Amino acid sequence: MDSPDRADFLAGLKPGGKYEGVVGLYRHNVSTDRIGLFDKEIIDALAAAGVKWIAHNGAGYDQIDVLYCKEKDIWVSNTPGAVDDATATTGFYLMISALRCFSRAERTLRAGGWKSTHKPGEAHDLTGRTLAVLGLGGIGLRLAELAHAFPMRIVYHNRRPNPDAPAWCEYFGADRLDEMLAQADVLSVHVPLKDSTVGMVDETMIRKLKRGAVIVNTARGKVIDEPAMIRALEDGHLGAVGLDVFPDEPQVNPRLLDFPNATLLPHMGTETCDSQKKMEIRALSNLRDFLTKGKGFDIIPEFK
Ligand SMILES: O=CC(=O)O
Repeated sequence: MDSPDRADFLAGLKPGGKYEGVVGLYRHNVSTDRIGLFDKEIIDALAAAGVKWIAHNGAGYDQIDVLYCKEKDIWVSNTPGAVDDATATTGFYLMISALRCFSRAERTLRAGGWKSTHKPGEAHDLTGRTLAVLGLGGIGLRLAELAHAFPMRIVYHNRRPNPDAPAWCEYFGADRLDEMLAQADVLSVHVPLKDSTVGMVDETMIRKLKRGAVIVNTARGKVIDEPAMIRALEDGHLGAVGLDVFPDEPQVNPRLLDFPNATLLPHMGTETCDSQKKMEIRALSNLRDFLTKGKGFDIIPEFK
């Protein structure tokens, strides 16, 4: 955290450098601004310095080449669970705003107007509508619980059924994915970003949603084919979107800013003091357990 740039970080890992003797490290996504991604160059330097554990503070660890870490015998932990409430409520806010057209209404009010841009025919209650969760892990499940209270109908798609899913969450496997999409009023994206999920929500998937459906994304921007999503907003196939994440953060495609039916947030998913505290404690506990017991408990699935 005290390295101003990548060169300083790499120099610090060399023999006699300021990080000599480090065996485990705590990592936060904000370090990317100065040090860059944890790619092969960084991982080679960490391995040469003798680092054995990266305690990543975050649920998503797509900024770390974890398969290369595995090759180099550097373990990686993340902070599952700690982010669930804050990220699920972010998704919930985006879903309500999208369905009720609240973002457009607020922009009109701030511009000195009142209800001139509001079209009641385009605004919908949540009650009775179907929420499709793409990737029912901790965050998706928390969102499902919140939405179920309205009540919304909850359906989900995972590669395999989640054993923690309550009976009121209907599972749709790969063979029934199209069926699920056709029923969804809202598709909320919760899959991690990996090679296999880049562009997963593509033109074909978007077009299988019913006309007027809403997409919410609190996972990672690259999971959605952004040009395909924009085309669907342009021709009205999508009724609205609620986005907390973008493919090239902190850049936001200016085209998205033009849509009155897009609620946009600057990656606020875990931006609460409660969540940040839980995440820090969880990441540091993993590091402590590695140092005292040889292993942290939140080892990422790739290592299991
Ligand atoms: O985006 C936030 C996280 O991955 O924890």
